[in-house]
Amino acid sequence: MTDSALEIRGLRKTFSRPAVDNLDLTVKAGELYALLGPNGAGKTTTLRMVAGLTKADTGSIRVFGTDAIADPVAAKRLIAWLPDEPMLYDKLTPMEYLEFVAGLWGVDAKTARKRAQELLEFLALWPHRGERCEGFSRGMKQKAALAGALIHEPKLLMLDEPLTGLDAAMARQVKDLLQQRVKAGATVILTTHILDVAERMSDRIGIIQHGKLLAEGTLDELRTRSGHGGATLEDVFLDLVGADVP
Ligand SMILES: Nc1ncnc2c1ncn2[C@@H]1O[C@H](COP(=O)(O)OP(=O)(O)OP(=O)(O)O)[C@@H](O)[C@H]1O
Repeated sequence: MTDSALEIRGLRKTFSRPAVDNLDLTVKAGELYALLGPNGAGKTTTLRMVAGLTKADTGSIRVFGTDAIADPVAAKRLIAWLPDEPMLYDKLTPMEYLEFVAGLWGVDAKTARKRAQELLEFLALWPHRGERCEGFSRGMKQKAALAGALIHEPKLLMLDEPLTGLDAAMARQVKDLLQQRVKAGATVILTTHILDVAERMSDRIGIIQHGKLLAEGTLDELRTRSGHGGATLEDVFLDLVGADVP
């Protein structure tokens, strides 16, 4: 048994220069972890390696104890990955899309329909269940893609900037859904540049810069570390990453 949802050790990925540089990161099971960092810090590359979409140069990745590099298929069954610009099959309705994705994961049709209805209701897409996604707004497409990522009930949800571009009502629906999943026992890792979101939603925060973990902990721990007693996360973040802020 392991109480870690994700354990990354010595992870490296170099493109023309190092994007992820000997990164160690542990996310506990059942927590909502916000991964922060300036543009180009290596957040997306890290999560793409966990999701098996980018090959690591060296290092190890364990998802609930499963070696994600040696056995990516087993790890992927435990993971949902929602990129910042998710792909949808536009010609399908959200209901058809969710049933299709559920089928890929081997979820039986009855369970798939039930889960699809719950997700679409939660995200206020149920009235649009019979409309093709091609006519959806960007935010509606993002929510449909999120529902698709959750249909196989993954234990670890990784979301790249899931709230960017959403209006207040849609952002609230997505935040509520993520918090509901955490309450139900899932683990959530999200990247965001919206520091208020990280401050309000996350159990712990990791700040990466130049592919390395710069600081990690609860907001209070980060405040202590940066020497700012009553500071906001923005103060702490700006202090830690210094001039590298976009
Ligand atoms: N496929 C790729 N080919 C070449 N370089 C890449 C590739 N993917 C990422 N990089 C580079 O790796 C570094 C880390 O990028 P990454 O997208 O992981 O950062 P990020 O922290 O997610 O940034 P942002 O907040 O802007 O999304 C950047 O310098 C980026 O240009």
